[in-house]
Amino acid sequence: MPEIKICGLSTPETLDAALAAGADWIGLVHFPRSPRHVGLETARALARRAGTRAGRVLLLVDPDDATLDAAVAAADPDLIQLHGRESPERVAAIRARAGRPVMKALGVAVRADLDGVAAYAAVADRLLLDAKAPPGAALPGGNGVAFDWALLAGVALPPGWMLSGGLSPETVAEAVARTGARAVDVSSGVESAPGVKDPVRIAAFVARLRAGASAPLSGTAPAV
Ligand SMILES: O=C(O)c1ccccc1NCC(=O)[C@H](O)[C@H](O)COP(=O)(O)O
Repeated sequence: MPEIKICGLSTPETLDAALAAGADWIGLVHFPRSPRHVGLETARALARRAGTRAGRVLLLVDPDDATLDAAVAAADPDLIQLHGRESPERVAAIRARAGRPVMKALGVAVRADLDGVAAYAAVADRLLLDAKAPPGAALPGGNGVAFDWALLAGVALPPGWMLSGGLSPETVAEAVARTGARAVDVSSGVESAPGVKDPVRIAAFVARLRAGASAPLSGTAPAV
């Protein structure tokens, strides 16, 4: 059964909904331009509320060291998601400075976008394959758009890679079946409006996977 991450939680009620549904990971976005942004005190409170009931993911975008230090101290994350233009060297430096595992997001629109997989896999604990932000988008992620899953055909992906980008209760089972993903991440697809999580859709998303989506055991995506 795939691991499930619900990203962009910003209220106690929707955090509780994700935990009650059985999410494996909860994501807190610390990026002021985002409608899902949580400040340091909210991040601290939500992280404490989650406790050990799910892994706590702190999402940052090209953080400087001061932002990294403050956000890590507040959110006490189990995993730091880097969703900007961080180079492999910067990913390694952030991982060393924070002393926490790191998941690097890679935006995918064309096959060449996967050329960086090996370099990032060498320095990050996990990779997140997300849709590349559309031209002119205000945010580098959380845009609710999918990429062409067929681009993953035959690509050697490291164990623990996670699929995201436009997933929803309606599409996630097909996405898992077609890509072999053993971990998935969703934000927009479980919202009623940008930044407004919907407990019913969160429950539906988790239930759709728990109902029987299957995935192969290999870390390499199958032909799709
Ligand atoms: O959610 C945001 O507002 C956000 C802002 C800046 C960088 C990343 C952001 N979100 C990332 C995610 O929520 C997910 O990891 C991923 O992009 C999937 O999002 P969605 O397509 O909305 O399900």
